[in-house]
Amino acid sequence: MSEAAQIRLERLSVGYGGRAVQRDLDLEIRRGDIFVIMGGSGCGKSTLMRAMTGLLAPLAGRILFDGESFWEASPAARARRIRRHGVMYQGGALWSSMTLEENVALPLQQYTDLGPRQVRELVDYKLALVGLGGCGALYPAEISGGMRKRAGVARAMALDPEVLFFDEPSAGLDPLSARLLDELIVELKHSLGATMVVITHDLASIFAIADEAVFLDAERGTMLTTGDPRWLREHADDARVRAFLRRGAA
Ligand SMILES: Nc1ncnc2c1ncn2[C@@H]1O[C@H](COP(=O)(O)OP(=O)(O)OP(=O)(O)O)[C@@H](O)[C@H]1O
Repeated sequence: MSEAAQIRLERLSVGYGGRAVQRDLDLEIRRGDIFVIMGGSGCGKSTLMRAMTGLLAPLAGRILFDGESFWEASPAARARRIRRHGVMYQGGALWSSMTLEENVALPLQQYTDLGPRQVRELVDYKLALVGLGGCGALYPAEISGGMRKRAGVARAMALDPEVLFFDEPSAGLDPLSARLLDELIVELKHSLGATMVVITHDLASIFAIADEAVFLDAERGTMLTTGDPRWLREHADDARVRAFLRRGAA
């Protein structure tokens, strides 16, 4: 594993009931990078993310975080590792019966010994970081989809994660809100230094945020290439990757 890599997939196969959706995935994700998992509908992006976040055991191969095998570790060690990660699910996945403040406080109350005042201060700080300062008392139903996603990001960041996973962050957002969320993701990369793994097939997002990306192909059931998507758009060996990255272009 090279020095700068924080995450590594080795001959990884993921799928359901013994049937692989994606196989033979080999790649490295550098510390502090925004790494995008891209590919058409149904190619297995979410399935790969489930394996990386601890929800679905791989069929074969390994996922290494800082050189440690995630799925070969004991369940207790895996749970400790999961606590060092944050996940923003589609739609933000907030509890609708709780205010934004209560939603963001939840992981802090669950996993730390901080007192109510410290929790409150951290929650205010995280909400301010995502541009929702002063909105803590609102309920998810009272805010826009873009704001809900931002609150989801604040909650995912509550425990100062080393790795942040985003599942289709721009899904369901109007283009302006989607671009604002992209900007937030890039800002957080610079301010937090966290490594970010983002699933998206939104081209504008891919070009705005990705340092590096992998293209998963549904037909072949494996990755076709990795690299900087701007470079891949022009130079990828595989025509499918170039076509995917040039969709809609004249
Ligand atoms: N729980 C499951 N059990 C069995 N098959 C599943 C399950 N979830 C997804 N699949 C199948 O696995 C394949 C990959 O699905 P996945 O959701 O990972 O793709 P995706 O790239 O994230 O798609 P999209 O961009 O449409 O969200 C699909 O053929 C899907 O039908």
